[in-house]
Amino acid sequence: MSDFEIRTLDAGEHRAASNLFRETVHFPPSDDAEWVYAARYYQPGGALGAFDPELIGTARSFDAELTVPGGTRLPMVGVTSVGVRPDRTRRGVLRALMTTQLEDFAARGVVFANLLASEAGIYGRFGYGLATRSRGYSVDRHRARLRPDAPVGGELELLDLDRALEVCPRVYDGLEHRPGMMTRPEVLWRLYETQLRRHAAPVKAVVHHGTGGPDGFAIYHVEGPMAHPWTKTAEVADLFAGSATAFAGLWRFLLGLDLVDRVVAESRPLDEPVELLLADHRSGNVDRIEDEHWIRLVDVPTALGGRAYGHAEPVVVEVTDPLLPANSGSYLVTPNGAARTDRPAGLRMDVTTLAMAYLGTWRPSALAAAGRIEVRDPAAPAAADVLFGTRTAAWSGSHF
Ligand SMILES: CC(=O)SCCNC(=O)CCNC(=O)[C@H](O)C(C)(C)COP(=O)(O)OP(=O)(O)OC[C@H]1O[C@@H](n2cnc3c(N)ncnc32)[C@H](O)[C@@H]1OP(=O)(O)O
Repeated sequence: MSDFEIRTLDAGEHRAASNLFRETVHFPPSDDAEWVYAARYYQPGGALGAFDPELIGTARSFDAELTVPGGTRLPMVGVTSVGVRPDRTRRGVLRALMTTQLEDFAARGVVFANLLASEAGIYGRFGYGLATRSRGYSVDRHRARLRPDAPVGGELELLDLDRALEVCPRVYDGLEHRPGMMTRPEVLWRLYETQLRRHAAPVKAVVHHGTGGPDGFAIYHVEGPMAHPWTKTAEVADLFAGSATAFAGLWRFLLGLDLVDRVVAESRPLDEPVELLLADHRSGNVDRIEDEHWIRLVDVPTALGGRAYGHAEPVVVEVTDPLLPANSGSYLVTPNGAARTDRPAGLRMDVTTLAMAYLGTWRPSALAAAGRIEVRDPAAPAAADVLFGTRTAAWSGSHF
């Protein structure tokens, strides 16, 4: 390791850290107008810097809660804005930042760390496993018609961006969260505000009001020329629905926007049934399937003990975690919960692989077939598939 020091940044250093991170991902620095919003995206005390003595690397985190299978919300941190100056890479700066973060998270009682990875090869070595996936979906608006039996009801209200930033966070907080969804702290909404204000086209929100009050919203903007041939695309930045009526109502609204050819919704849940609403399901298309959140089980006993499980024979899972060795050991996973055990293991895996199975995204039998889980008991993979399986696909929908 070279000579450098890692320490927490004070607020006066956040802009330099932001500029450094943006340089590492080949973005220009924020201008003064954008920094007014972007500065508020830094949680006080949540940014680290590496110095040699200049600032050469940075990583940031903010506090939130993650919904696990069964609906419990447990403490998590979102890890973001990780970058090392291009002339100081591959000398251990990221490793030092990651290690410092993880030790701090463990000491603070954080259960999960989540991130979105710029490259798939970076974070597995630090115990982060790909735990949610998403799909990009688009609909040809001219061809699309909702089926006559698509749910109808409620009222829609159109908001401009300022009002949306007041209303949508409250609606989001009131919705039931599927596994993988996180609470959205103020700092995260500030990030979205920064991103949404960059669009030249007006950003709008439509809120669905059901019988019990607001139960869904979509935030969107329409991009395309203001002249012939008016080829315009509605890009959906956010869409959450707490009922079938809200879901159908929001899509009915989007597909009814005049002068729009395509409605594009990126990073949607894999099991979101948009095509089932359409009379001709080929008017919609899955454009891509992508990585979404990588999660790190910082506190394995609390994470395993905090989620619900399916009904199958119990399985003993042995976990190895070289970076946070307190997590290493065997856990008895049953339909009623999970706890440490000294019984012999049926499955052995590292903490990265456990993260991939934890929210139900990857079946243990598939991970075993790929060589990522060592099988000691031949009956264990099938039982673990049921224990770790979830009714809905894990998905976050919150990106940072
Ligand atoms: C959550 C987010 O913010 S995602 C954004 C991440 N940032 C970027 O992609 C910006 C551009 N890249 C960078 O800034 C840097 O190259 C980083 C942050 C990815 C890596 O920083 P470095 O200081 O070079 O990493 P460091 O030297 O500590 O390497 C640690 C390990 O990761 C490996 N590694 C580093 N970068 C990569 C990579 N891009 N792909 C695969 N492996 C990598 C190293 O080989 C090393 O492996 P080892 O432990 O087996 O020896």
